[in-house]
Amino acid sequence: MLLKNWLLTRRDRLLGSPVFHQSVLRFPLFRWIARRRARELFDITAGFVYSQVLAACVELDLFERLAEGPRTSAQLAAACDLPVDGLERLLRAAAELRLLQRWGADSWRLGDLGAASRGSPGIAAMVRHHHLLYSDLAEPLSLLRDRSQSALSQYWAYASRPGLSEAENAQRYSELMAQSQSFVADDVLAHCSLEGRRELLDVGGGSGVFAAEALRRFAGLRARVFDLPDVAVLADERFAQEGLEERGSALGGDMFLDALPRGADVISLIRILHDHDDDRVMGLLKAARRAMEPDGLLLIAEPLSETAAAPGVGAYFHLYLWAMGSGQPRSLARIREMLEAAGFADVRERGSYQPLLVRVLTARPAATP
Ligand SMILES: C[S@@+](CC[C@H](N)C(=O)[O-])C[C@H]1O[C@@H](n2cnc3c(N)ncnc32)[C@H](O)[C@@H]1O
Repeated sequence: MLLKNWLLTRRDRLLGSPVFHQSVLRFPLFRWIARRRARELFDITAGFVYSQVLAACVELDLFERLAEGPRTSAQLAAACDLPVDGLERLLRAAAELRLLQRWGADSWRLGDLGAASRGSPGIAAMVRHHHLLYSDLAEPLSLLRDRSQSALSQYWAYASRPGLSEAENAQRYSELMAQSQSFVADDVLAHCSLEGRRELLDVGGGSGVFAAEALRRFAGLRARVFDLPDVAVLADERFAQEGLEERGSALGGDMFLDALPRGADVISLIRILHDHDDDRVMGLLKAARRAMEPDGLLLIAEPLSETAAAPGVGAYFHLYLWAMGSGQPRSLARIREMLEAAGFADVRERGSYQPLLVRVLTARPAATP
């Protein structure tokens, strides 16, 4: 530790020295490293601007407008009700970020990132939702001092105060989650097969996208969604619409106050734990352990912090969840520690296709809880 501290202190002094920076640029290898580091620092500095370029493109529906083919600046300006010179500034910025691409002298088409964003409708929904986070982050120190009035916490208030939940709020926010839930469901089930399992209990399962996908893939499975009453209604509606009501049902309740129903041999917590503080998470894990059959499997999927699989994701969720008013992203080591304290063993990281969205973890009940 002492040696490491000495080395890191030397490194920090060198990196902080303008003379050092000037001299390394003379050597090709060091120049490459220095340029890469400068680039990374620039991206962090400019990140807020990049986000707003994307937000403006989404607000103007530019990716949808260009999906049919190239359009001129004047056509786009008329369609977006913006002056040509103002819109052109956005188009050029978006082209620098590969969201758009210049086409000929005066036309524009989708860039590869703009085209890819159309394949993930959850992105546009999250970008629209982000204006709340950005307004909170306009004054980061104020937010860190006092988050009680943050725009995001007002938005999510109903989720932490189930007594105040409104059907309209439930629907609005469940739609937002459902946008990305099908990608998550696919990823989770590709990394953790439920073959041979009897019954899934999806705690905080929202409008039932994950449970419905599991039912479609595993014909012998039954599934129950446990969520706030207004949300559980939406899951029941989905099962009925998709002809899955024979095997799928939903139960309204409060996962922090009510006992979880017994009988399932898989209990899933998909994007749940990181929304809540440690005491609630410990209570929920213990409740899952009590409800779990001896041959059961606990399935967790959520974004992890401190993971080489997705550097930077933890930074995003630390700030987002702080502004939201509860929760934090956790490292694999921390989740393992909490699972073991709640009576689980054999904690495994199963990976995922999209570590930016989730990592898939499983655990089994310990022999003696
Ligand atoms: C972040 S969303 C995750 C939804 C879904 N699992 C997914 O991955 O899209 C959190 C879910 O937990 C539910 N929830 C929040 N507080 C709850 C509570 N006290 N009891 C039951 N469900 C709750 C919300 O209604 C919501 O569906």
